[in-house]
Amino acid sequence: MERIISGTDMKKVDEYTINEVGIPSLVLMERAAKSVADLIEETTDKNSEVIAIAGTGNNGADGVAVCRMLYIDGYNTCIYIMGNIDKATQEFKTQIEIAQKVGIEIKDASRLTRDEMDKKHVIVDSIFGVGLSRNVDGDYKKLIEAINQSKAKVYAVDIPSGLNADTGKVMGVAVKADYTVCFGELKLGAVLYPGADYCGKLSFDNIGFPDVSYKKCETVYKYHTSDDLKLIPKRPNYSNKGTYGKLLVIAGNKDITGAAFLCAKAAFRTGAGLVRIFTAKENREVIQKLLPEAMVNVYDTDDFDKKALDACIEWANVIAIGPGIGTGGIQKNMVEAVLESRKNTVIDADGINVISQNVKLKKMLHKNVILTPHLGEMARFENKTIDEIKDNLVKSAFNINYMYNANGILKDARSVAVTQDDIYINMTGNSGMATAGSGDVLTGIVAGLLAIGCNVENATTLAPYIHGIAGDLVATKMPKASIMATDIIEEIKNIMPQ
Ligand SMILES: NC(=O)C1=CN([C@@H]2O[C@H](COP(=O)(O)OP(=O)(O)OC[C@H]3O[C@@H](n4cnc5c(N)ncnc54)[C@H](O)[C@@H]3O)[C@@H](O)[C@H]2O)[C@@H](O)CC1
Ligand SMILES: Nc1ncnc2c1ncn2[C@@H]1O[C@H](COP(=O)(O)OP(=O)(O)O)[C@@H](O)[C@H]1O
Ligand SMILES: [K+]
Repeated sequence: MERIISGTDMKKVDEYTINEVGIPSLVLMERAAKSVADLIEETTDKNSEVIAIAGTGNNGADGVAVCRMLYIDGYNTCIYIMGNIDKATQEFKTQIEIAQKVGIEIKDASRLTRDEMDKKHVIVDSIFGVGLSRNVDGDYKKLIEAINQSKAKVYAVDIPSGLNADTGKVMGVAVKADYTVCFGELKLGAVLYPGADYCGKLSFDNIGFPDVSYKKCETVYKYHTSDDLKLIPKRPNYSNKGTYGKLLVIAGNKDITGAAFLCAKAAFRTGAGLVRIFTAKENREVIQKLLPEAMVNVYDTDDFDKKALDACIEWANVIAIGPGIGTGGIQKNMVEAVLESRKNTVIDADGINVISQNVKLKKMLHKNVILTPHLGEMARFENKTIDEIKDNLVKSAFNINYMYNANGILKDARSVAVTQDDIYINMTGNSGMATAGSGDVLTGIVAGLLAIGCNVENATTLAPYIHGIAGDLVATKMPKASIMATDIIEEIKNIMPQ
């Protein structure tokens, strides 16, 4: 697990470290600059001409220090200052004095032309960091546009200039970097879209902030790394299929067959011991052919037998409900019966749509429920527009827990998983996963994790991580355009622990 911090919180970490812990600002800066200088040395040859384009805040001070380090190591460097040096931070003035004494040429960035930039190989973007406080316009805007048109390789210091470090929004215009090194932790604004698209290869360097400095943060976001796969429960030798859960998948209706199959198969590949599918009678034959491992119970849409459903719910210890079920009266009764059971439950797609239309069902949500809406479903659930959800991705996901005491995975290019303890941002996956049925596979993974004994919190945060790695593994074998949901399922077996 690693942390992700908003720009606003990172400023608090900075302040606490400098003022309370007592690590001097220039010491942190030296390490920050060193990590960018090292990256440039690793990824360019020594004949490269490097320029730092520096604002007059501490981000600019970092950039000046990067240039000085490269100069000392034999690079041909030059510093271009953007802004009024009289209003510069003390650290910036200090870094400029040092650079001057070392012998580096210092120029005015407002005169820097595209032609001149093209002659350079590397641009160190240090115009704005987490201190960006308003939209970028005027000469700053022109400068950033010129950087984006130039042929030079761009290294962003802390965050590409112009990105909102809290939200990932582009504040008018933003630098398109080839590399970004965040200081402390990954910045939320570098991880969320559209910001993520501006960062190029993204990395972070702690630069010496102690853990104690993070206690002032309002929210510490997290993301999973491969180490966290150890949270998946081990399979004891002395076990049988009952040990790995009795999963009831309520999916599909008389017009939709695939959803139940995809969800159930993904759950099997994740390790579920027993899977029973409850679906419309029209689906029985095809599901039995596609997935003979699953048990199948069916209902008649025109003559719904609630007792059969109740028996299935009684049998199960984990339930996944929603993919392709439809949103009529029968479906409302199904969701209600499932919620009444208070068992570990994943609710997706139409299951969420049914709840969105029904205040009583919303009130029945509980702490063992994991909702997995995509943006459209979340918009209906919160009675907002998709744009409103997109603009407040993290907050919308957070509301699933805050308002309804449930867990949630708000699915997007960066899915946000929320439990009562944590907010995880998923860093795996790719655009090839934007394909029909991909969400049904995720539902199956969540349910499978619950079935094998993951607690609700770990299932909520690990499922999008595993789903994304599966998608990334598929992408190593075929173009993203060709990826189908069934391909994603087949990679789950390459991720699960032996
Ligand atoms: N000692 C520290 O405090 C450390 C700071 N660090 C660096 O410092 C950065 C933060 O420094 P600052 O807080 O000085 O802020 P920045 O350097 O990010 O930017 C602030 C400056 O930009 C101006 N500004 C903001 N929005 C503008 C706009 N739209 N148009 C024109 N000017 C605008 C402000 O008036 C101010 O002069 C971090 O991102 C990081 O790179 C790191 O070196 C780590 C240690
Ligand atoms: N650009 C992307 N990058 C990473 N993951 C993506 C991207 N687009 C979609 N996904 C993932 O694919 C899944 C799509 O789910 P969903 O929209 O419910 O599909 P469906 O309803 O067709 O099953 C989600 O888990 C989402 O996070
Ligand atoms: K920057």
